[in-house]
Amino acid sequence: MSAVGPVLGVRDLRKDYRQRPVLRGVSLDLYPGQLAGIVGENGSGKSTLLRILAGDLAADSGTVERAGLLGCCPQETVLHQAFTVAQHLRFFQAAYGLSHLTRAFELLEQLNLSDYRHERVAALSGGTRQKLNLVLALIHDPQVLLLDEPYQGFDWETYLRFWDLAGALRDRGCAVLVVSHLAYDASRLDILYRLQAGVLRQPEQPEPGVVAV
Ligand SMILES: Nc1ncnc2c1ncn2[C@@H]1O[C@H](COP(=O)(O)OP(=O)(O)OP(=O)(O)O)[C@@H](O)[C@H]1O
Repeated sequence: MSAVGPVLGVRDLRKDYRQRPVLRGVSLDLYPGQLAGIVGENGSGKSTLLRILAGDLAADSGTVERAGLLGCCPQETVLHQAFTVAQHLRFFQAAYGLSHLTRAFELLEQLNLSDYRHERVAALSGGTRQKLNLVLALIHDPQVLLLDEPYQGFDWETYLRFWDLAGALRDRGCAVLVVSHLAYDASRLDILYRLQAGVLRQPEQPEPGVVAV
């Protein structure tokens, strides 16, 4: 696959909720410059897996090894209604210890968000909030990026922009993992997994085109 080692190495993750198994032995390697997807039905455990990978939730057993800066776009937006887009950027700039917001402004442009800089989140549409949620996961230029349903609420043009951005991040050497219950255009991905019955399965021969879940 790659001469470089994985930036995310996951071995035999298991997680039960009240004795009900959700993850039954998930293993995965993610490499720099790899764009990977995980699809699975509602309730199959995708968010549980992503939260464990992000260090937000403890697994019952198994290991997660990560190298490099992490960026994470959770399913629930991490926004405050009363703050503007620009205030969110400054808040995350301080949290990440960034000296400037050049990359953030570049991302706003790419997602057509620049005109909303001085709008409060309360006044933004759902899709626009999701764009901001995505930008906040990216402004510190992470090496590993975990995206949970990142394009929910996006219109078609923004959906396409999202995939352009994901491809550009891959080309910068970022390892990108996109999780969704929706069908994927599998041809955009380097690798596609299906989370089913608590384990990741790799389709034997990924077909180009849309893969239905
Ligand atoms: N805190 C919790 N306590 C108990 N059960 C939980 C908890 N969180 C999730 N579950 C259950 O674990 C299973 C997996 O949930 P999870 O949110 O990981 O699935 P998902 O694949 O992300 O679903 P969706 O596509 O609907 O977002 C579901 O049956 C859910 O009800």
